[in-house]
Amino acid sequence: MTADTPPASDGPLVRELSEDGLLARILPLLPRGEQTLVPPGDDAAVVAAPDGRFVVTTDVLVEDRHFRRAWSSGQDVGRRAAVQNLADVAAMGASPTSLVAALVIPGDLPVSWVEGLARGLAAECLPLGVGVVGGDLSGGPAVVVAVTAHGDLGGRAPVLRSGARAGDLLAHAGVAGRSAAGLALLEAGRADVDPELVAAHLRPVAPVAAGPEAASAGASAMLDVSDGLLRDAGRMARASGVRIELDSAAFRQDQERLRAAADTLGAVAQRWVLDGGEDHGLLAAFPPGCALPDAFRPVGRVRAGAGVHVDGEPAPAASGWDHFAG
Ligand SMILES: Nc1ncnc2c1ncn2[C@@H]1O[C@H](COP(=O)(O)OP(=O)(O)OP(=O)(O)O)[C@@H](O)[C@H]1O
Ligand SMILES: Cc1ncc(C[n+]2csc(CCOP(=O)(O)O)c2C)c(N)n1
Ligand SMILES: [Mg+2]
Ligand SMILES: [Mg+2]
Ligand SMILES: [Mg+2]
Repeated sequence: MTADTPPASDGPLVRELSEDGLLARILPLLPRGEQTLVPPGDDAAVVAAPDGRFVVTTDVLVEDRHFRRAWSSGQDVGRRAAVQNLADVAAMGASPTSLVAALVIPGDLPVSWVEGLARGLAAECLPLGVGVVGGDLSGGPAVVVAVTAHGDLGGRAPVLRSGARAGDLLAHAGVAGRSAAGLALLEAGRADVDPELVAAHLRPVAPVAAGPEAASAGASAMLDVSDGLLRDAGRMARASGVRIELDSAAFRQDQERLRAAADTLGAVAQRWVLDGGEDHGLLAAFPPGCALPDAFRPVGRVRAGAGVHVDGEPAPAASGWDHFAG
């Protein structure tokens, strides 16, 4: 795949530059952002918060846990680090305004890989007017990318996980199962079978604009799907004190898209859809009478009770990703 560790002749290694030298390579690659009042270079950045509140969230990517350098280029990792944070801001119903990115990098990493990472952050942020306004640099034994993102609610109330109510419609925006399928292909050494699914794993596309649209449409609850549809739906059910009923037929097209990869690997496409994480789609509840924004399609219902049911049957409790539980 896209192993982009270039030969040494492609440029210096990180250990051959000073911190200031590395920053001088990265900072010009980063977008300033429309809300930025004081850009990187001081002790902290200053970002406008037009309605006096802001949303803040953080997520980390760890080499060999979230990505492999053999599979992901620096640019891929930068894009994923941005997207997983932008999706968390969107899941509150907010529009992202700025990121800061803290990097742990081994000294034998080519500088060009770090420049790729900065370009990846920029590729996701620039189109949204989001600035990358600071960060931190440290050496260490493996690459770690910790991004913190800020967002603006535009005067609307935040959309929490706890607001779903019996009678609400459940809807999803974005794709389901593609990242897990792409990862399985990479792990099996069969990226050739479906490069588009592999790309969906390496560079997930989150429906960031759909978050504020859902808030404007009156969504009662929302989260982004990072650890698997069932696991994350379970979080919404628990926080809201409701039962979530998913209709598997609503995901038939997502499942069909994975069929060839599943057949090749002897895997079950529906498990990728229900348990796979890292697609960063948005799962939201809408009270009766709300007009669904275009990005969303109905996938189930909110009922009185507890837990998650799929097609009327209770879903297994321990599906999806957990960093510590087996
Ligand atoms: N070390 C921590 N200190 C304080 N709060 C934390 C810490 N780790 C996580 N949290 C909080 O716990 C909640 C759940 O965290 P989590 O990382 O699972 O977020 P998520 O959006 O549900 O999932 P993901 O990280 O998979 O995108 C978030 O509100 C997060 O801010
Ligand atoms: C090399 C490699 N192995 C496994 C995975 C799968 N994976 C890792 S973390 C995670 C959940 C989201 O993480 P978080 O909760 O930290 O946001 C998933 C599905 C991967 N991406 N790369
Ligand atoms: Mg997190
Ligand atoms: Mg999230
Ligand atoms: Mg998680």
